[in-house]
Amino acid sequence: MRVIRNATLADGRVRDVRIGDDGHIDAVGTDLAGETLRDATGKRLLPGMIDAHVHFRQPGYGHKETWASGSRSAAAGGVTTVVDQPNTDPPTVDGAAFDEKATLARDSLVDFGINGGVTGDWDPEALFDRPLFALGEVFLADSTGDMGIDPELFERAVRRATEEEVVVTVHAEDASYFDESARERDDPEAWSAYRTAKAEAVAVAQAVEVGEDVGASIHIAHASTPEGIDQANAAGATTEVSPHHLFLSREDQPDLGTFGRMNPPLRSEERRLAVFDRVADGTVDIVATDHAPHTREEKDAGIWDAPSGVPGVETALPLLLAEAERGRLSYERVRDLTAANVADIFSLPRKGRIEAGRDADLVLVDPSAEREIRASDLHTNCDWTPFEGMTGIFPELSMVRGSVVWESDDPERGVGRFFGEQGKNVRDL
Ligand SMILES: NC(=O)N[C@@H](CC(=O)O)C(=O)O
Ligand SMILES: [Zn+2]
Ligand SMILES: [Zn+2]
Repeated sequence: MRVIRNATLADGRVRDVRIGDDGHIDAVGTDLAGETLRDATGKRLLPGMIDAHVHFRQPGYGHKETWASGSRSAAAGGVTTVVDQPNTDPPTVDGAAFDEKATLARDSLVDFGINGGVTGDWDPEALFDRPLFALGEVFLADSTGDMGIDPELFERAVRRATEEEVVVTVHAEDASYFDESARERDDPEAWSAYRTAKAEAVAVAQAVEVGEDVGASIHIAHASTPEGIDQANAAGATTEVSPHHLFLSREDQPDLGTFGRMNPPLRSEERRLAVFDRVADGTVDIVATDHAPHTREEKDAGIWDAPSGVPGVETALPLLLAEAERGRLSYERVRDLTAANVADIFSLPRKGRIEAGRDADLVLVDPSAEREIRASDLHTNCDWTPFEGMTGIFPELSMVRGSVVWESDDPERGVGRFFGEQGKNVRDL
């Protein structure tokens, strides 16, 4: 059995981690017998990030991203499990669409979950007959793919999912609270002025009220305001924040233009700081990337015409680790936000922690190897990033169920190699 020696875990303990031939963590201890895979002295070892919110764009939009390219980007960013959203073409709202996506997901280098979706033509019988990860994002307003549904269908879907004991993840914006007067503007902040913070707060309140009535597990996707987070938290719903709402604000819009357009939109610097505080103090449950690639050509349009969404799967953990190195987040908080809490919320008992018996989904980082984020170094098909020029701590090595899937030979440039078996559907493990 192979041993990663002398690694510093998220809680500061220095331990050997022995990996069983079956891909599980065999033991965490000191002076463990076994063949040394890595001497990890001075390095941090974390559970692989479980990214509960990605758009890998297949079927239907393979020109933006594919399961192969998106999952390589994930592996190089320390993400060892991804969860794909239903706004593909066809949308993942029936059995055939799920099966089509499950076939395409065989290209994934990392483990994955496939969410079911809801539209007027959804087929819950067939959908809940598949190994769904969760139901969602259920769109309370249109976003990419125009899958917005009305409150009556939302309640029916929440009831159905709850019968199946499936978590419902919600895209919480209420279009009746968008500021239509912003349509006269065409400056970069027009999109943030249009999709108001109030629209999020109202939609969160609606979603968690249905959740409480039904006794559902409601998870608020990409929460972007302190108001929305606090409302969800007060109602016992779980919350997710995306890196762009943690590290970017309306103040970056003049530089980003449409490359900073996403739903929900960037918020004020004041709200960004308030959201960051809630991530740091544990009010927010998880960080997920909402990796939503669009091509440069598609984004080269006016603020009202460009598609919404930004990539993030490869840069999320590096950005968070740089904050931990600066002491603004604890390493334990990063572990909980990106792995342990995700495993708890979505019932993944084999993943999310470095403990004997769990999958050996591991990420090894050298805390001193912080470097600049450059789109040219990233492995997604999306050839731009809104985080260009910021800095992050990228993984030296990522492992999925004991198989090394990524090794960075050159930490400076992120040049490395991908290996390993294909990822598996976590609901089939
Ligand atoms: N977030 C976005 O702005 N876009 C996402 C869809 C979504 O998460 O709403 C996409 O798939 O492009
Ligand atoms: Zn969304
Ligand atoms: Zn999304």
